[in-house]
Amino acid sequence: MTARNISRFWEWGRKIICVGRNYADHVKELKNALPTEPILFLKPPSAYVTEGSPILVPFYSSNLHHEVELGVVIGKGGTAISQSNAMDHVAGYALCLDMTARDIQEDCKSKGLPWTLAKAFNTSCPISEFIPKERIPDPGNVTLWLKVNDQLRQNGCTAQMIFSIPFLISYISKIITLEEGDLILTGTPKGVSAVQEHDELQAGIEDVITMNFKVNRKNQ
Ligand SMILES: O=C([O-])CC(=O)C(=O)O
Ligand SMILES: [Mg+2]
Repeated sequence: MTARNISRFWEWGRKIICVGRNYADHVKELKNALPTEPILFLKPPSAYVTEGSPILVPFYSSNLHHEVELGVVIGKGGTAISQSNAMDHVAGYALCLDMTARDIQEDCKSKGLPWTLAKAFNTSCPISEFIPKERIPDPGNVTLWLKVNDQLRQNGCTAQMIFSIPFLISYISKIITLEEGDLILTGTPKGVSAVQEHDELQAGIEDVITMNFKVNRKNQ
């Protein structure tokens, strides 16, 4: 058997751990309270979709939102990783979308129910190709952007994160052991908005990477 290649980490069936409300401007636009600790939720590996395949609107939602996020790919697993060692556990990055059925999420929030239907459906995690660590020397200070049909909707810098990447790796690994191939979505800046069938999404990280996805409505 040949060694697995981290550049296809999404095929490994590992965890996708998402951080919510990590940018104050996005917390404000959705009228949420600023968190005092990271807010975590999960997506299953079946949520992954790569370029060339469409994002599918879940049949039960009529308000699917894009959230552009920096994804951190774990290269070396660990439990209770210290903040000072955290970056040694990173293999690289991926540009990610945390696709969110906002109508369902609002309903779940009002009923005190978990966000699974809003966040974890098939194709809820579009990702770019793997970005080796060296290509983003300072992940705490890069600009992420997203356009819908050529219109700029999101443009935010990771320097605005409330909880830094080393803090998140340390915090998460005390609760959930991190493994090689896991992905951490670090939260979205402001500008989230609805997408429709046939929309074309383009997103990028400065001059490092861009990615393109089409939206299709899922058949019932
Ligand atoms: O659904 C939300 O607004 C929480 C979230 O994922 C984020 O802030 O990135
Ligand atoms: Mg998000």
